[in-house]
Amino acid sequence: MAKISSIEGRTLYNSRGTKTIEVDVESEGKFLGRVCAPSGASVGKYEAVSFPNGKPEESLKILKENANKFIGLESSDLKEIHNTLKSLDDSTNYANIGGALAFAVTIASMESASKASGQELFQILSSESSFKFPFPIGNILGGGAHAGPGTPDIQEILICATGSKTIEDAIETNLLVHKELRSVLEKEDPHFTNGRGDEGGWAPKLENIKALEVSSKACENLGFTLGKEVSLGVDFASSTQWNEEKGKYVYDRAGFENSPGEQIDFAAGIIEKFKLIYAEDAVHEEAFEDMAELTAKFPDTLVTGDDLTVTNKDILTKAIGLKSCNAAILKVNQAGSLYDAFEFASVANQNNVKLITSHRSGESTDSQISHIGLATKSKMLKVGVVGGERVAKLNELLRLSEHDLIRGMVEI
Ligand SMILES: O=C(O)[C@@H](CO)OP(=O)(O)O
Ligand SMILES: [Mg+2]
Repeated sequence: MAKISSIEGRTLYNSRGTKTIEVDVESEGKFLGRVCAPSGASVGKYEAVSFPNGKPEESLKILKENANKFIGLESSDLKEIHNTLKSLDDSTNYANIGGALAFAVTIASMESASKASGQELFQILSSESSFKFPFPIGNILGGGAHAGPGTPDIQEILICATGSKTIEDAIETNLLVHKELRSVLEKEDPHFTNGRGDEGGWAPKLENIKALEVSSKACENLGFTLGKEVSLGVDFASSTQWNEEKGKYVYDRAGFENSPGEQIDFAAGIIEKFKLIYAEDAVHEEAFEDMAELTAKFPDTLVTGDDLTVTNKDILTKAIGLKSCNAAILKVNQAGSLYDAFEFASVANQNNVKLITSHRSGESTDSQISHIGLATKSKMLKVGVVGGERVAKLNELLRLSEHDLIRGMVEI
């Protein structure tokens, strides 16, 4: 057991060059936990607010003024640290102190506690004594809010080496497909500049279906069969297309509009044609019944809520009641504190909703989410394929593969 001896923060930048905060929590004057808060570009309506009035400095001011409330607490006592944060913020969405502060303080405290105890972070986040690796899933092609004009409207085409037996092979296979896709794109378009989106996926000027076709071509060129060695996933991020006034999904770049019914057919067509293992936010964030249709239709695909469920246990409970999804994204900063995110994870795990622990498009080079994915028994870890801030999470998994307590891959 170690007590928090100091807590302080600073502003710095995420991978998109946007200002964010980093928090240092020290226990016993020497065990440092250091965490930088990420941020999203496609943000769910019901996510925690990142910073009060959008200002990282305001979160830091609050931390400075209240640092003494944390000093002396056990750094491993997640609940007490969470309660202390909540005592500073009576809103439901961290509007007063900022979800980024709750994120950074709780995870940094646990990291400090893990160092004090001489254990890995994933161990002190879980009461289990054996662990399996989640499958890494990552962006090979980007569009939507993560890439520029002319790219697909859908936000992410993802690769997951579902046939891999080891974490090393799973990571390497994803990298191979990412690389091969570059060659396919260069052949397809001699003017392709090798530009990439926010999460490291290639950002070519292609419409949605063509983008999926070239992605599956890359897999085939490597001798892989979709649904066997590798599988594709899509984050439709459909709230980006949803136009409330029109009551339609507007695909600006491809130049068409879908009614809610047409959107279900559009997504179903893609899931079938490309044998998707993973389909995220195929309809907008409030279309719980439409998601339920897809969930009923595709029991073998992870029909996943992200903007739909926003790592909020009450919203997840609603989604479970309506059978809206069989999988859900866990992004700690959508919830706010790590304690909130773990409450969400236990509702998911108790109700057979498969968890996918995920990065944000604006990331840091931290790698604690690799541990959080293990501790929450996530089926997948959505952290990208390339880019320093993405590879940091994958490299942490490779380091962890040396650990005795982690054996093999989860069953999806
Ligand atoms: O929509 C998403 O799933 C995420 C991460 O891929 O993007 P953002 O962080 O921009 O919300
Ligand atoms: Mg998403």
